Amino acid sequence: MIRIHQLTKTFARAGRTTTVLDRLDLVVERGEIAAVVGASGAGKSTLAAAIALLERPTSGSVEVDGVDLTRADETGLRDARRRIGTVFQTDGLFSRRTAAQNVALPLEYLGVTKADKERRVAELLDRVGLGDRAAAYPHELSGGQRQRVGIARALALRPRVLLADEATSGLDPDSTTSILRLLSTLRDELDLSVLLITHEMDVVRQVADTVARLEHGRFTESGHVVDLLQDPGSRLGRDLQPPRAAAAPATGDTALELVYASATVPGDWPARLGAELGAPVSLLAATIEVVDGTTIGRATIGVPVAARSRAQESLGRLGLALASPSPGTEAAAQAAADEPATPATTLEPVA
Ligand SMILES: Nc1ncnc2c1ncn2[C@@H]1O[C@H](COP(=O)(O)OP(=O)(O)OP(=O)(O)O)[C@@H](O)[C@H]1O
Repeated sequence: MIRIHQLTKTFARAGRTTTVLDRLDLVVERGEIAAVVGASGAGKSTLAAAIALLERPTSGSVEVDGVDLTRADETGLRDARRRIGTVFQTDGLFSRRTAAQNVALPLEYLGVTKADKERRVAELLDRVGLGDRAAAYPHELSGGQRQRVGIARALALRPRVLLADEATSGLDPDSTTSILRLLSTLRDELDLSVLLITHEMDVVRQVADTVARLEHGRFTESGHVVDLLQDPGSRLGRDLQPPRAAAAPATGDTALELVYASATVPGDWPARLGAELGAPVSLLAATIEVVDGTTIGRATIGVPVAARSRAQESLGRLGLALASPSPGTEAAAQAAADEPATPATTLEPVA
């Protein structure tokens, strides 16, 4: 388990102190994949560096299985670092070393015997699916394969925590999916705590159990990914969804943005909603997918303006809820145009 407690990092520049990480608290349980998301400049790299003990925090602690790594002195730092395996965006492999030699590097620092080293390297490369590429040099491997070598190297010293900082940025979608599957398998097999630092919301939906949003050095929203996706009032839940442009509602219709607020939304809900309202319901946009075994969805529908006030109750019965429309979407513009006295963002979610 990794526990970050009141982690703070300030930088002094030109006589001014800037607080980049501001009293952050985060717990990643064993066997959990947690993600930290944030816009550029939010402090993600600084957080990764503080957790990987590459930067000393100004205050606060980073504990792995109850041991505060930030209290290690210079000599204890190498031992402390062993508890956290790190994978960064740039794979950081040595170009003149083969995959096997790269994975062996941390073991060489540790001075393990040649036989033990060879056995462990073979086992690690097998684990990441590269048992047959041990002799390949980095330039002979794809980006995804190089990241796999990086992951194998990160696991060499049997860390309890794996920190992946933008580890899939720059990879194509297939390689990203396969790296995420690998991380998920490693989490299961090795009971690791995995912390993903990323700006890719797809990555979070695909693999993370929990997510926290870092903004200006503070965590502003956090929770279980599925809970956030089902929460019609959650800004992070909305941002985790793929962006989609809705078709314009027909004349006389109003656009409503809906969230699957429960796991039991019937597949034929548009027809059922239409029957309940006694009015046609047109689907203007929808994304429906399964996240962690739960069907998650967001949709924009068009209903006659006269049916709008009746819709909320029917939606609730179907396990759906009205969401705050994303600013700038056609749905938002339409909703604002329909009801100028009631800003769309104040729509009450159905309990
Ligand atoms: N060594 C430093 N000295 C002064 N300021 C720094 C230092 N390192 C980072 N910062 C500042 O801290 C803030 C957060 O930077 P950081 O690189 O952690 O953000 P980020 O979320 O990783 O952004 P990106 O996604 O663009 O990499 C920025 O305003 C940056 O200028």
